[in-house]
Amino acid sequence: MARKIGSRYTANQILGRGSAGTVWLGEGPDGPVAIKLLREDLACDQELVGRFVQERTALLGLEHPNIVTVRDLVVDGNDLALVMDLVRGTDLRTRLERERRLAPEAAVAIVADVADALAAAHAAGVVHRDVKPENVLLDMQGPLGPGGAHPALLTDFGVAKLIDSPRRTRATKIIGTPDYLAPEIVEGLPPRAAVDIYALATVLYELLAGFTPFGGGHPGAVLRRHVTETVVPLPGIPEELWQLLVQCLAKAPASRLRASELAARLREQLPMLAGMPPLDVDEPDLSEEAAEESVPSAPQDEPVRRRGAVSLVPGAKPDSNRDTHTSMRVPGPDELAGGAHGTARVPRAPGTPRPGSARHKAAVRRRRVTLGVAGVVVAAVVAVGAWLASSGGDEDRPAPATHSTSAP
Ligand SMILES: Nc1ncnc2c1ncn2[C@@H]1O[C@H](COP(=O)(O)OP(=O)(O)OP(=O)(O)O)[C@@H](O)[C@H]1O
Repeated sequence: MARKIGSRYTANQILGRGSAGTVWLGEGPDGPVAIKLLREDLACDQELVGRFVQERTALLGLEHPNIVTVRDLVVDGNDLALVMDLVRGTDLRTRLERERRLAPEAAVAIVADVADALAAAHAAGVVHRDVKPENVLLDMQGPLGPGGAHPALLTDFGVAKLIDSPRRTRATKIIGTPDYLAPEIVEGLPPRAAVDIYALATVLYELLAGFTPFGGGHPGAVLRRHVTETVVPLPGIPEELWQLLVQCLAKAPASRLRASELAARLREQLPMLAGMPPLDVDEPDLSEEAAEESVPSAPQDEPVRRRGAVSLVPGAKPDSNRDTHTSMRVPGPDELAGGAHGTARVPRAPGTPRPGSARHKAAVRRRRVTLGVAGVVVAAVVAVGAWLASSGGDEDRPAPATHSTSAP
């Protein structure tokens, strides 16, 4: 099972898989490492290998306690690998799937760590471009912070940029994960630091709510919502925290906070969030129309998925079962203008069942029975009224129509 990577590293055991490759637990001259071995078709791409080498200095230069440091880049035959610090723990997606929603204190502490990581990267001129829970690792061996949160480290720096070569994506294509894409990317502008802030605010919303503000349904619909819809408030969220989220989810990149300011403002709020339970927000209604809605020219062969995503690179099949990236055409202005009705998901009131669920079907059946009984009562009242009117002898008044409303 073990395999040599270059002359200095051995990959021993698979830790996980993503759309760009497989991450291995490995051994290097200085001890254990994580080795991200890029997919063979990427490794065979000469242009990508060139960029890989070009990006070397920027990638290797990023050192910060909240960044998973890239120690080495290996180009060896058909192998293209990033050698990283090994983080013993889990990723934030796994934690979120397990807990569904995080207590605000823990969520804010984790996001503040990631904001610190972004502040360091942005200061070095590096934009991450793919901030999402999958790329935040929680170091279970690190000290416990506010809300019992372990230190959070941002990983996968530069990978989106490496793969986003002009030939692979062309000027009109978008690379990224639909739920976290800033509106200016959807509109075809070059990604600057503010796209990371938007993505991180989306992650914070997701940690608090259990769902992203504009996700759900076809990737085309998700992209359009980023541009046209406003974020729906979360019930019970402290006002100051909400204002921070709204500011960082602003459509105009210049209105968003910078990473260092975001980290500081989040940390200021930690004391007042101490002990607060997770927000009581239920999964939002996602009508079938919204789920089926699509930007008209989006690729027809892409299936509609709960978390809109296709592979990072056209033709690639991620071997992880998580949906991650999309690569699709930048929608035109007409498509972005969208229909008359918004599709942003409104959080359901706590206790309201999700459409299609067993609870929802039972509620529909109960409503039908209630309506049926009500229909019979209405019919009886109308009939009695008609009888009274006709027997009342008022000759000038037309006899009331006697129709009954029956339940469906
Ligand atoms: N430095 C690391 N130390 C320990 N585990 C890691 C490290 N980097 C990645 N992993 C684990 O390897 C798995 C795959 O990571 P990878 O970055 O390839 O995929 P991803 O981010 O989930 O998806 P994608 O590449 O499609 O964005 C993840 O589950 C992650 O927890």
